[in-house]
Amino acid sequence: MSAGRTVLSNNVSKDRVVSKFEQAYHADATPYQKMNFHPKVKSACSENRTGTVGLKISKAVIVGDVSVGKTCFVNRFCHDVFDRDYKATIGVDFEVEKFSILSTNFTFQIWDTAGQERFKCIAASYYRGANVVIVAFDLTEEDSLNNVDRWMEDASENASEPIKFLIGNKRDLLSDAAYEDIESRAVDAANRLGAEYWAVSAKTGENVREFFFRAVSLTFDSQMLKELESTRTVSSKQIGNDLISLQKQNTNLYEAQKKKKLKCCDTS
Ligand SMILES: Nc1nc2c(ncn2[C@@H]2O[C@H](COP(=O)(O)OP(=O)(O)OP(=O)(O)O)[C@@H](O)[C@H]2O)c(=O)[nH]1
Ligand SMILES: [Mg+2]
Repeated sequence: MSAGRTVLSNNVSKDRVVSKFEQAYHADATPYQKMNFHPKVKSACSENRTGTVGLKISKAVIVGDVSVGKTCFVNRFCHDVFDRDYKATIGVDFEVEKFSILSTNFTFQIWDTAGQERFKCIAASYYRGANVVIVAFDLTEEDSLNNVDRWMEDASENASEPIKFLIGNKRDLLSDAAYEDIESRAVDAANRLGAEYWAVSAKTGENVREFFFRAVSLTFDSQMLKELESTRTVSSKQIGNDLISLQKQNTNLYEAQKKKKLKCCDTS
């Protein structure tokens, strides 16, 4: 967490409070059509029934070619800084952001991986169990867009039904006309990958906060729903088991009564 942030009593920074569901950047480039938190999630949060719900943690990995701006993008969000000098990520870096979503504490881990081929093995060992996969490319480098399929395939392989994003970074370097040209290709790529597309700039901060709030809202909603559903299944299973044992008890009682009666008859 950056120094100087106002921290609330629940240990969450004031600018990490999520009360509205951030919308997609491009309506035609998202598989996630929900416009709001699920009613079940909302009511569980408002009635404070989330105490038993999981660890309330989400793991995100960001992957993509060398120098597309992954580290700058993460640093813009987590520390509100931008570094013009390129410093290659060695293996993997890690950030933790604490959110308060609908008044529920939620931890978002961000694993920033290296794009350099020689670190691929180390970086790939951190993909496992990711809830969110972010594939980044450089809007000014066509090759980096051509490689997004491979990155998505590798990163999603061992993830658990992740929420997928495609991020085009360095928007500040393009005129509107030049951007429009690449946008249609980016939208096609996002739809092909089943990912939601965002154009951002780590340098100016354009859409960075909006993106992270969107990502965290989607993963929170989907994880909470899954957990609420599994708690319900467990309790209905438990009720089922209780009923069976009650029936068994009744049968045993009936058998005992029968035996008792028989004994009575025998003695008479
Ligand atoms: N103009 C501009 N430059 C950017 C932006 N984001 C990153 N850069 C520059 O791009 C270069 C690479 O940025 P990094 O964030 O280190 O790239 P990376 O994807 O983490 O690279 P690896 O760690 O090697 O995979 C740096 O010189 C940054 O200053 C941006 O939004 N706009
Ligand atoms: Mg990096």
